[in-house]
Amino acid sequence: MTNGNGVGAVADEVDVVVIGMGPGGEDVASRLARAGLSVVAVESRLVGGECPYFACVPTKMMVRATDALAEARRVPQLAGRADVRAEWTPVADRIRDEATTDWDDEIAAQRFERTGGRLVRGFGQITAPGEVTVGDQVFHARRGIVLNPGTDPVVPPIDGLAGSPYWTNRDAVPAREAPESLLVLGGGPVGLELAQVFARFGTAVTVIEAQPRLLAVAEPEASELITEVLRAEGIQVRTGNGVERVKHDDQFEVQLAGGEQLTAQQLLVATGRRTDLRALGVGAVGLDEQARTIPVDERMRAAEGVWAIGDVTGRGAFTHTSMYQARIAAADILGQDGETADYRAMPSVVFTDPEVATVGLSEARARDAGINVRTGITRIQESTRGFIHKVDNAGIIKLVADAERGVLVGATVVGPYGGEIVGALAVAVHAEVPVSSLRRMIFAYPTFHRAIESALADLDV
Ligand SMILES: Cc1cc2nc3c(=O)[nH]c(=O)nc-3n(C[C@H](O)[C@H](O)[C@H](O)COP(=O)(O)OP(=O)(O)OC[C@H]3O[C@@H](n4cnc5c(N)ncnc54)[C@H](O)[C@@H]3O)c2cc1C
Ligand SMILES: NC(=O)c1ccc[n+]([C@@H]2O[C@H](COP(=O)([O-])OP(=O)(O)OC[C@H]3O[C@@H](n4cnc5c(N)ncnc54)[C@H](O)[C@@H]3O)[C@@H](O)[C@H]2O)c1
Repeated sequence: MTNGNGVGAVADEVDVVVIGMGPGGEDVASRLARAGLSVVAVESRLVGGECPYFACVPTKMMVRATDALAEARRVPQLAGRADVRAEWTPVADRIRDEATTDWDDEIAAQRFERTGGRLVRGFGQITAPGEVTVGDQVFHARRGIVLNPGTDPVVPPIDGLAGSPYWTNRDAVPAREAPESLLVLGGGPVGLELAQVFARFGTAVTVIEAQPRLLAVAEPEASELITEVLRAEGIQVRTGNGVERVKHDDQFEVQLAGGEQLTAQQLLVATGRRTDLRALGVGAVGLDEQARTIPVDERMRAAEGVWAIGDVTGRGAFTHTSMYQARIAAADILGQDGETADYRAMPSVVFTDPEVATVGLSEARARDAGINVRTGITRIQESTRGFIHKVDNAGIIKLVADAERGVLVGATVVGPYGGEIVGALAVAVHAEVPVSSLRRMIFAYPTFHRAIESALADLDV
């Protein structure tokens, strides 16, 4: 038998091949295997994907450590004295031992294999409709192929950057020491979370963002607030600035477009993510290899016999998106009359301190969608709980409503526990709870989420 690459090999007949074992890939492969299908899951790096080894879990362990430091440093303003000396080693040890078991995926691999699925290590490529090739092995998928390839860090084509020993998240997470100084290229979620983490461990940090503001897709009020907080902590911020040139001898030298020169021991590239669709072979099933994402319908179907889930679908590069889509794709493959995707109440949390949490549409995106928009905003520090909290109580709650339908279509919470507070608003957006009904709710006193009541009062709906 010859596969689409012209390589002679005997093909294995299976029901489903899953390419990429990120959070969604592992979930869909396990669901299908448990349902009795013969499933081959192909993984070229680590079973579990980016999230447990280089992203969500270890970076939130870093954040947990920095939150402890930050709270201890607030003691003098609230409760006496605390002598705090930050040490990176416990954080690095915890990430190595507890989060990643030294970047070993054996536990995850066994967890999957216990479902009855077969794990194949290597890089999977679609070589013909219904056919996946991994090295010299060929698989024919009777029911379909699921793509969950995730993303790799984008390294911009800046003169001098390629070949220099820059970091991406995959280098920052395993770091055994916090650098003395760090230039962070990109003021998105990756850049800001790691900028604040290292700054709180004593690293001199500068964030360079090409767009006019940090977290460029967030509400402008949220960008402004987080920029103020980071600056107050001593983090340098340069916005609206491209990088012309990078040089590395014993340290990094970065030349900004405006002429400013910055130096640091280390440089972190956090300028977005991409997937190499050509290497994945999507052209073999009629998909655009040059595209940034794989468009899918509401059941995650990308082409005849092909489903795609996770970051590659471009519907929110979050673990919760990947796992949500996995459930829907699995039901569709199993022929169950399952749910269809509904992203109206997609939440996200940037785990800076204060957290920047959002659900649904921003004001700008709601206007672009032609919605008759009303907004309401309140400041957390003006709430009773903000007053009690006193130190580092900066925050906002901003609501975006559809005036015609009288419901919220989006919300942003910046503040302590912002990611938890936004949960209440996610329910409101998801269930389309009328604003009039939200106004009749009882909000516990004196919680942070009680400030939602003030934001509702500011809303002209
Ligand atoms: C620093 C950082 C922090 C983050 N923090 C959060 C957070 O707090 N919360 C959150 O929700 N999200 C967070 N994210 C995003 C989150 O990591 C991703 O959305 C999540 O991992 C889901 O990705 P995925 O399922 O698309 O695939 P991934 O997790 O990227 O996994 C894809 C897998 O496919 C494999 N693969 C790719 N191509 C092939 C191939 N051809 N053959 C075989 N295997 C292949 C890869 O090796 C990889 O293991 C963070 C991201 C970063 C970078
Ligand atoms: N807590 C979370 O949920 C979390 C945390 C981290 C990452 N993520 C996910 O991972 C994805 C990737 O995050 P990210 O921060 O790498 O990407 P991003 O695309 O969100 O942000 C990258 C930023 O870099 C800027 N940039 C691009 N090129 C630049 C250049 N040459 N110089 C200066 N700035 C430049 C962009 O303008 C942008 O603001 C996000 O979309 C997010 O969904 C989620």
